[in-house]
Amino acid sequence: MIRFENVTKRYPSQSHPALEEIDLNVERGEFVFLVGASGSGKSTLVRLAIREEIVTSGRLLVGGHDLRTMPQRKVPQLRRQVGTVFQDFRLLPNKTVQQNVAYALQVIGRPRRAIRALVPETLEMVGLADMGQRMPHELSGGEQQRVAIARAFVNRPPVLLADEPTGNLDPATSMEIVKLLRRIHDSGTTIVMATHDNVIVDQMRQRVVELEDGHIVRDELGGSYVPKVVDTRDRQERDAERIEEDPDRPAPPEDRPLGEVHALDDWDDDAEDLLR
Ligand SMILES: Nc1ncnc2c1ncn2[C@@H]1O[C@H](COP(=O)(O)OP(=O)(O)OP(=O)(O)O)[C@@H](O)[C@H]1O
Repeated sequence: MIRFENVTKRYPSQSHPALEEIDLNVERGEFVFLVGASGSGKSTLVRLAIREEIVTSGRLLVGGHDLRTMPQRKVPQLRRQVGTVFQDFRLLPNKTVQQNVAYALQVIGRPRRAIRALVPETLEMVGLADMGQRMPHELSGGEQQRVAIARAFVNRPPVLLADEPTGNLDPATSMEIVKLLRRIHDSGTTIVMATHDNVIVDQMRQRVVELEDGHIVRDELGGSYVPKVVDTRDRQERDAERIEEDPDRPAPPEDRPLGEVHALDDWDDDAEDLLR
């Protein structure tokens, strides 16, 4: 569905590439979280996939179409297939909820009859059936994001890309938004979501692709926000290394379970004090 083959993206003003030699294949029907520190390249990856930016080298295929060679006149067709949701909602402020959602269909020339059916159906799906006549400024952040999701999904695109869709929302509202995305995913839509929200990633247990300085450093099915460190060495070996690193550091009183995050590094001196 989305395939990056050895893709590098270099912005003209930057000495380092924003993405370098990326190989990534997102299959139809997957739900993928993109995680990584600020500046690691998540938004760039999303922007490349909707041809807001063009790859510098390598090949990027979306729905079988090569975005590097795609003529500009074909880009609107691509964007019909790929719905997008952003952190800042991007609603049209002078249009009602209903008009915002309908507009997405009008610009692609859908007939009025289809618009009249799809808009209320989609607003109902996102839980805003009663709010069609409101203006965006009369809605909470979570409601605005629901409108943005309705607008992105009203055309039933096979792919939805969400770039930090919960970045401006409180934790409870964020979880509601992700539940909504999961319902959309359950209907067969492929979803790629860039996020900094560790709680959401840890709860959802989907594929996690982690970027660091423009490289993929982790691609894990059923992953969590931070990688699990599976330490296969025995206790003696681990202690020997720790003592070598810092001979004055006291040994931990008990063994630590394998698979714990930062299993070797999270020993802290305050905890030691408490145990005395
Ligand atoms: N339009 C641009 N022109 C020049 N450099 C850019 C542009 N957009 C992003 N960059 C640079 O590319 C790198 C990757 O940025 P990107 O926005 O993709 O990261 P990100 O992981 O999405 O960050 P955040 O989590 O803060 O949104 C950064 O070094 C950034 O400064």
